[in-house]
Amino acid sequence: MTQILRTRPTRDDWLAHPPRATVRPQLRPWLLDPQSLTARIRARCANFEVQVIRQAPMRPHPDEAEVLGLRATDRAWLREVLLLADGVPVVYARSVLPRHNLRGAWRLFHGIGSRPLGAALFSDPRIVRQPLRCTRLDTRDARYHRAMHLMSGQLRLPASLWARRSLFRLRGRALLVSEVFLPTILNLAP
Ligand SMILES: C=C(O[C@@H]1C=C(C(=O)O)C=C[C@H]1O)C(=O)O
Repeated sequence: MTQILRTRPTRDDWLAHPPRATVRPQLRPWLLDPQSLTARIRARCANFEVQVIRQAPMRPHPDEAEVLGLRATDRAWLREVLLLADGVPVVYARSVLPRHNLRGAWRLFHGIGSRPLGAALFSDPRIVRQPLRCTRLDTRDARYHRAMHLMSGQLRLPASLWARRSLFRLRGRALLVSEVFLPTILNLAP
């Protein structure tokens, strides 16, 4: 019998609060801080960089499509980046924008280049961040494998990585930003 692997995580695996038992105390502030992650990292290193891995129309992961109200076959604009603190990758981030939202002020998404998306998101008072959710990604999730691929030869990853995500809304149009914390984030002050 073909075992159908459940796509991990589903919407209900993204938690409002990281469980105390399984999240290292030093990681909790990173998972919970509702302010800009860019600003938080910048305050803890001398040189912050955004390394753009990919920015292209792609089919989102099923749980991303679900939270964006997209059909499984819909394509959206995907931006994948690594956030580097003093040259060391500390976060793998994915931002997904439904193509029909790529109008009006979300046009910023197109031309942002290697400038941090967060700088634009947190400077526009019209953009509202919805509550953060977090989950633990493991080998059952493609995003874990993507992070492993991006870090291959640079960094050995643990069996699971904590990630957080939230929607940013502008005039009702949503952008989904997900941030996967690499173990190197713990080298920065909490
Ligand atoms: C949402 C933010 O933007 C950060 C920068 C990103 C980018 O440049 O693509 C993506 C995710 C974030 O970690 C933030 O700074 O909080």
